[in-house]
Amino acid sequence: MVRPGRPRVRSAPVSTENHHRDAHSAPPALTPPPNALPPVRHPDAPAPGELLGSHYDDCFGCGGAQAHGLHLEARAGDGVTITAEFTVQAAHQGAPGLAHGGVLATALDETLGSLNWLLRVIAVTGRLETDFVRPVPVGTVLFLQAEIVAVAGRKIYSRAVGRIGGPEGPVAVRAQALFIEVKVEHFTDNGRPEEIRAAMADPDQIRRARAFEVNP
Ligand SMILES: CCCCCCCC(=O)SCCNC(=O)CCNC(=O)[C@H](O)C(C)(C)COP(=O)(O)OP(=O)(O)OC[C@H]1O[C@@H](n2cnc3c(N)ncnc32)[C@H](O)[C@@H]1OP(=O)(O)O
Repeated sequence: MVRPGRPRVRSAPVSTENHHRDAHSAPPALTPPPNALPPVRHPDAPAPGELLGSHYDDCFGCGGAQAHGLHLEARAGDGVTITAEFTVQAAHQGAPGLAHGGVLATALDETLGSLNWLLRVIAVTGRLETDFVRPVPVGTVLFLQAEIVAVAGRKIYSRAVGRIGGPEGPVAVRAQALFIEVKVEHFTDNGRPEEIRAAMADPDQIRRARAFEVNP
């Protein structure tokens, strides 16, 4: 039945331009400029294989205090790379029994964000482009791998994939991102005062610094 007063919309032809992009080509905003440099691992970065641990207990991506958070565990890799694991819980569903795409994008964002700790640079996500390649059922472990591709001034170019069925399994999601270096004032000037005050009052110096991902 057609409801009265409800216009019937015909869909316009959709450009297929992006559909055939291969995994390693990036759209213009995510392509490092010619003056970009390879990333440099900070000498005090966690050793390859070391768990990074949560940077902030209330972080939805990695914090232990978020009951329905992702509790993502990231580990430093060689060079400027990270591996991470996240188990999809019932609270993360979009369709019955399947992970919500936004939650998967969050897992990619968190993993990519962790990379900046290896540079010891504070940075926030400016742009995140995600390809959803395969559905991810509840109960699945998503095995993530991320790397920084290049750095140009404050701009950090990175990419990540998430595999299912094992660390070498088929790719379910992938992303390309641009993180922008910021000063700690980005958080202290913009965050809600209650949480900023609580984070700044933490007597543990390392935890206080890592809440804002600042060099301790
Ligand atoms: C372990 C930690 C895990 C954490 C994982 C989670 C990470 C996150 O989700 S962070 C939260 C989400 N992100 C945010 O809230 C950021 C909100 N955005 C902002 O605050 C600002 O737009 C910000 C800081 C990104 C950029 O603003 P500003 O500092 O004024 O920089 P601006 O001068 O506009 O841009 C700097 C450069 O980046 C480029 N740029 C900025 N945003 C974008 C974008 N979205 N796309 C492409 N390029 C961009 C600009 O073109 C500019 O390039 P150039 O230097 O070549 O001219």
